[in-house]
Amino acid sequence: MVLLSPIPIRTEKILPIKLPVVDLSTERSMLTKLIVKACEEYGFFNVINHGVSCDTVAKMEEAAFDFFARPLPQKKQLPIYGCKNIGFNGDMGEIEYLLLSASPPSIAHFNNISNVVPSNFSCSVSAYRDGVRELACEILELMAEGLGVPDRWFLSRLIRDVDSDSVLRFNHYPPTLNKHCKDKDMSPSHTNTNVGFGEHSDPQILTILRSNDVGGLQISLQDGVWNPVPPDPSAFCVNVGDLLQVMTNGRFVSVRHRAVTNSHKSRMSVAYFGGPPLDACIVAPSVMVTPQRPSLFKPFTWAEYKKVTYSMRLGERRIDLFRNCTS
Ligand SMILES: C=C1C[C@]23C[C@@]1(O)CC[C@H]2[C@@]12CC[C@H](O)[C@@](C)(C(=O)O1)[C@H]2[C@@H]3C(=O)O
Ligand SMILES: O=C(O)CCC(=O)C(=O)O
Ligand SMILES: [Fe+2]
Repeated sequence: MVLLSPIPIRTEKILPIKLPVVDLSTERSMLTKLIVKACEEYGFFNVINHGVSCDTVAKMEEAAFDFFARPLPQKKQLPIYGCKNIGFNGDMGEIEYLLLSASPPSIAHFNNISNVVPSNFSCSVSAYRDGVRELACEILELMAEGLGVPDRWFLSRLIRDVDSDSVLRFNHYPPTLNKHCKDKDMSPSHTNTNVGFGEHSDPQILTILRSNDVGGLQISLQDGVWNPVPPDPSAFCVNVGDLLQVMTNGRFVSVRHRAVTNSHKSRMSVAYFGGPPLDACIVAPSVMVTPQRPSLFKPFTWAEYKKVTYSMRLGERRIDLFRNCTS
C-alpha cells in the first residue's frame, strides 16, 4: 500500500487591527517620530489632516466610478484597462482596474480620447495626482528628518523629478459572494475570502492609497495572519514600498498586503505609487549603515528592480534577490 504524504493545509488567521493614525497638524518633531515608529512597526499608517481637499477626491472618485460603470466592450477599448488578470504572469483576481503613468503628458492624453473616458477624467485625475504627490513628498521629508538623514530631500526629490516613474492605479472590486457559502452569504466583509488583489508588497518608494467606505484591505504583519484594515475614506492609507525598505537599510518594512472583495458592496481603491526615475540608484545613505547594522542590500537602479518585478509573479519576494550575501 502506498501512503500519500499529507498535503499541508495552510490555515489563515484573521485578526482585525487599527492602524496608527498620523495627524499632519501635530508638532513637527513629534510628527517625525510618530511616522518613523509607524513605518518600523507596521509599514502602514493612516494620515489625517493631509491637505488634499474633499472636492479633489470626490471629483476623481466620481470620474472613476463613472468609467467603471460603462459597458465592458467600451472599457476594453482602453489599453490601460484590465479585468481579472493582474500583470502578465498569470495572476488573477476579482478585480477590474485602470493602470496609468502618473506623468503629466500621460494623463493629459485622456483629453484626446474623451469618447472612451468621462470628459472630466483627465482634469480630475491630474488634480488628484498633484494632491497626492505633494502629500507623498511631505511625508518623505518628514521621514528623512525623523531618520536623522542630513539631506531632508533625498527621498522626496526622487518622486518630484520630472522623470519620476510614478503610477496611478484605480482598482474596482465588484461584490462577490463568499466562495464557501454561495447560497445565503451572511458573512461580514472581513471574513470574505474572495481575493480581489492577491498577496504582494508594493515595489516603489511609497504608496498613498484611498478607498471608499467599503473594507477589503488586509495586511500581514506575521506569516499566516491577515489583519483587516477598517476603511476610512477621509484618510489616506500610506505604506512603505520595497525601495524605501532598501533606502532605510531595512529599518522600514515593505509589508505584504492583499484586498478581498465585499459580498454586497462595490469597493474602489485608488493607489498612487511614488517611484523614482528609471536611472536612479537605490542605496541607503551612509547614516543608515553602521557597524551594528551593515548594509543589507546591494545597490541597484530602479530600472533593474522594475525589470525583475515585472518578470515575477505578484506574490514573489523580489527584494530577496538584492540582499547582500551576509544579510
Ligand atoms: C504580477 C505583477 C503585477 C505588478 C507587476 C507584477 O509582475 C508584480 C508586481 C505587481 C505590482 C503590485 C503593486 C502595483 O499594483 C503594481 C502596479 C506594481 O508596480 O507592482 C503591480 C504590477 C502591475 O499590475 O502591473
Ligand atoms: O485595493 C486595495 O486596498 C489594495 C490595492 C493594492 O494593494 C495595490 O493596488 O497595489
Ligand atoms: Fe499594493
